[in-house]
Amino acid sequence: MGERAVEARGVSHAYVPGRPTLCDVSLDVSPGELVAIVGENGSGKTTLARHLNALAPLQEGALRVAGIDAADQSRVWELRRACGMVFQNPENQFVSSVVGEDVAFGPRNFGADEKGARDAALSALADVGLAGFERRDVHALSGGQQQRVALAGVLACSADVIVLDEATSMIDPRGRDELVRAVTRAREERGATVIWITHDMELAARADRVVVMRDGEVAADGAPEDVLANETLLEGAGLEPPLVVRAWRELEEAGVVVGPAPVTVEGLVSALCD
Ligand SMILES: Nc1ncnc2c1ncn2[C@@H]1O[C@H](COP(=O)(O)OP(=O)(O)OP(=O)(O)O)[C@@H](O)[C@H]1O
Repeated sequence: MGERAVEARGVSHAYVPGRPTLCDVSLDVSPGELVAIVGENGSGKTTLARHLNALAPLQEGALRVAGIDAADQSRVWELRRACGMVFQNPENQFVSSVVGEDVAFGPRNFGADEKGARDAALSALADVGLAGFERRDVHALSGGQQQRVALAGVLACSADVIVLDEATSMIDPRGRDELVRAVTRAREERGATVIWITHDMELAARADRVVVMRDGEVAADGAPEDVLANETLLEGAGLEPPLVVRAWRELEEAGVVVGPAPVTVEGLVSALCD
């Protein structure tokens, strides 16, 4: 994919006329990038995500995802294959109550034969740490396991762009690590682009870029070290900096450290030890 994975220009949207939920959003994401989108409740993150695979119709502006014009009705299914979503409540996403069937649905729907769809499903389930779960009832799984099944469904379709919307909200630390690993593998092995909508600032700190949404607008878009160490910006958007930044400020006040705040534990260790 030579062109940008996501190219949004002046996207605006209102569920209720006169009450905009997205205002003039412009965003570029390069193939293979991991972009975290943060913002307080109601800032428009999910609405933006829903535009990326045409779940929300484009009202104003221009949007291309994986080279496909999101306004082109004739390419909606192509777009949904290219851009897969994992939502906060994946239960609503499942088409079959049997895990393996659900994960195989996408590839089968997009033209794979029985064996191809089954192999893709088994491989994707292994990728998310759910090997052996293919006969399980999806509704009998925990919320975190369900999110991983939903991710497997996206991986099985070889989506170019993976959008996770609060997908770690119901996951325990081990499940979260498995999700992060599966997403990392998809990036490394297939060059997948990942857009991760999250309230987890520690997760955002590990992204290539962080986009801050505020009242439907992009309030900031930059490297994690620039965005997440800017307390004024974050406070204005109703957010708190990562714990590492808060710890750094305390150390700064105590005269122990000077210089720009690191945003990850690894950054903190190297700032203290190097
Ligand atoms: N289907 C809908 N009809 C009307 N208003 C909606 C609808 N969906 C969302 N909204 C409103 O649009 C605004 C943005 O919502 P959105 O879900 O995009 O925010 P968000 O940043 O994802 O929030 P959260 O962090 O709570 O998931 C909110 O004010 C919300 O109430």
